[in-house]
Amino acid sequence: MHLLVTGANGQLGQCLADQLRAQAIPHTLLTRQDADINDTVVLEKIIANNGVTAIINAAAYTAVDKAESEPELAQRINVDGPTALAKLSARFDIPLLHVSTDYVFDGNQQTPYIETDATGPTGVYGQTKLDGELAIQRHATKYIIMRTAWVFSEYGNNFLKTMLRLAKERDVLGVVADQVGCPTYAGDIAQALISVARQLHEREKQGLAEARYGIYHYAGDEAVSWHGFAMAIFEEAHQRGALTNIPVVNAIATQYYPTPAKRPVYSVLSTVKLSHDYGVDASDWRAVLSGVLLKN
Ligand SMILES: NC(=O)C1=CN([C@@H]2O[C@H](COP(=O)(O)OP(=O)(O)OC[C@H]3O[C@@H](n4cnc5c(N)ncnc54)[C@H](OP(=O)(O)O)[C@@H]3O)[C@@H](O)[C@H]2O)C=CC1
Ligand SMILES: Cc1cn([C@H]2C[C@H](O)[C@@H](COP(=O)(O)OP(=O)(O)O[C@H]3O[C@@H](C)C(=O)[C@@H](O)[C@H]3O)O2)c(=O)[nH]c1=O
Repeated sequence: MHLLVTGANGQLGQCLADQLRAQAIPHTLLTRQDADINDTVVLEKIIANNGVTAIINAAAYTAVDKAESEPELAQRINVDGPTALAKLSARFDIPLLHVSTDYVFDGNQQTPYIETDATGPTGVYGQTKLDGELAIQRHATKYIIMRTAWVFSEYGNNFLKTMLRLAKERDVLGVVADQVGCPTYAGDIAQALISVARQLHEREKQGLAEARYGIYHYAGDEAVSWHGFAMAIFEEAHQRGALTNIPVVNAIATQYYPTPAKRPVYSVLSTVKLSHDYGVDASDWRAVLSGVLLKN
């Protein structure tokens, strides 16, 4: 097995790199500087020269609000890039493991979303991620589209880091309490992707033609509002001595925190299918919080 990871400088990419090294799995890491995911010619050479057996695409345009004013760039990275990778996956007959988002849903449901539920993105980011999913389904046959949500880690930019920064700058914060989802640790997503890649590889070697490809949901095991997530972060940070004073965190309605992009009100993902097909359990995000805070 030799895994090619794109987006290696992102928060998921760095967690993948850590775990591939720790598990001594042969791999090639590509940052945007190494190779743009749209650069088919360069990627073709890398795949052939390294004997790549699967691609994990952790590259993406993830600036939800900025996407509203940069739709072309978001389209290039979230749709054209995955299209190019899907075509390479088909040409080399190797699986493509791609990561997508809970923001493909409109949020009008009141029970956890399963993989076959109707999509309906509320903003440009979600729309481009959905279009990327559709392009992969059109151009590749051996694909895993892993939708995840509310990703946090010790790396990059994420809600946890924003909250810790704001807590140092202000005594009072307002955080929306009427948007509900599942925080997910990027290290757990990395582990889930590697486990799926490994199982696909084994099944392929054994000639099991019905390898389980398709869309899968992977997210945290407990749903909360952004306000609830902020409180969990502050309480854990305070307990670990990483934060002296917990700010006052007012629970506010979405209308009092206006943003360029509309976000789904409810985007809880059911992880039952992944657990059934691959034996991968949901991310126990509360359990890993303290470890992540200690690395900050
Ligand atoms: N963050 C979240 O809360 C969530 C993320 N997801 C999905 O998970 C995946 C990983 O997200 P995350 O790790 O947070 O994302 P990041 O924004 O942290 O990382 C994305 C990486 O992609 C790289 N990249 C951007 N454009 C290109 C390109 N054209 N060619 C090659 N590389 C490129 C970026 O490079 P550079 O560093 O140079 O900018 C960056 O390192 C994405 O598919 C995202 O949509 C899903 C749900 C929630
Ligand atoms: C900073 C801040 C945000 N908020 C709100 C705004 C928004 O509704 C919510 C989350 O804010 P953020 O902008 O940090 O998170 P956002 O960029 O919307 O996070 C999303 O990123 C993409 C990539 C995904 O795929 C999603 O799953 C999700 O994780 O919290 C407050 O209410 N108060 C605050 O002080």
